[in-house]
Amino acid sequence: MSLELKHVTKRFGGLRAVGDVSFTVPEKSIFGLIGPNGAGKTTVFNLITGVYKHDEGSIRFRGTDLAPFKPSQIARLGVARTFQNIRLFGQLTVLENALIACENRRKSGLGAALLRTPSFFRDEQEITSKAMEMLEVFKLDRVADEIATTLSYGDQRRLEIARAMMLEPKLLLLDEPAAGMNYGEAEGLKKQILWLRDHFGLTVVLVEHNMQVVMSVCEHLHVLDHGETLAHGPPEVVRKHPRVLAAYLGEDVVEAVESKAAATADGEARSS
Ligand SMILES: Nc1ncnc2c1ncn2[C@@H]1O[C@H](COP(=O)(O)OP(=O)(O)OP(=O)(O)O)[C@@H](O)[C@H]1O
Repeated sequence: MSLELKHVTKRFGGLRAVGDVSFTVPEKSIFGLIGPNGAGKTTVFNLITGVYKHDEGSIRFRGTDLAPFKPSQIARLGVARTFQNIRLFGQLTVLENALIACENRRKSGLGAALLRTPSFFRDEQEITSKAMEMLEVFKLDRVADEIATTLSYGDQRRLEIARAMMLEPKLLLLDEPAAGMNYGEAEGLKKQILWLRDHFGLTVVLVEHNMQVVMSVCEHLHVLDHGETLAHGPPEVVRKHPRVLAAYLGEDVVEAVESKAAATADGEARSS
């Protein structure tokens, strides 16, 4: 199992932002964490990555309890993430943004950098070619020398994923990667997520409001509402779950749809 949350609770003062949430994410799967605004999805990401500490329960990554670790240590264990609000270095180029992600992975030290030794240049070459390879995956290699903030919103989101991938994670947490993307961009993103999983044997947890993306790439879904678990299971089951429909569409809409469906069925039964 890649990730395991057991009875996780997080309170902010009187608000129970995450309440008794348990789920497991199998290795090399694509797992969707969904729910309406304020459901607690980003808080779960912040708990997994150590930004917040949970009040109750446990979070394990590949069997290791993450509670004692700081965010940087959790990243080094193999958990990378992107953020809901894009966090690129606005004054740096696309390539520099990708490179900066793995600055602490250089084998040669500061001395080598200052003296410009052969080992520094070897390192530099290796990391740059890895960054270019990752930019190619996201079709960003052609804009490698452009300032990151001049890219379209969709490209900036893809650059964030490329940057997270530079850490060579085992588990990738994507927070609303399709936000602001048009239909074509979201279709492209679906293929890229699947490719990353297959090519790198990656496990992906996706927080996403775009149901076109969620329903077609995720193998398992966990639905939160007001911090509580609402439903869990494969997309084809979860999408029909009455409590999920109610949370997304509102009780009134679901009741109206159900009574219309019942009336139609009744009418059909009478006429036959
Ligand atoms: N640092 C914090 N301090 C206080 N309350 C917080 C904090 N972070 C989140 N919350 C509250 O916790 C609840 C869950 O927020 P969270 O951002 O996890 O929801 P979400 O499901 O990611 O929502 P969205 O889809 O809108 O991003 C919300 O009521 C939010 O206001």
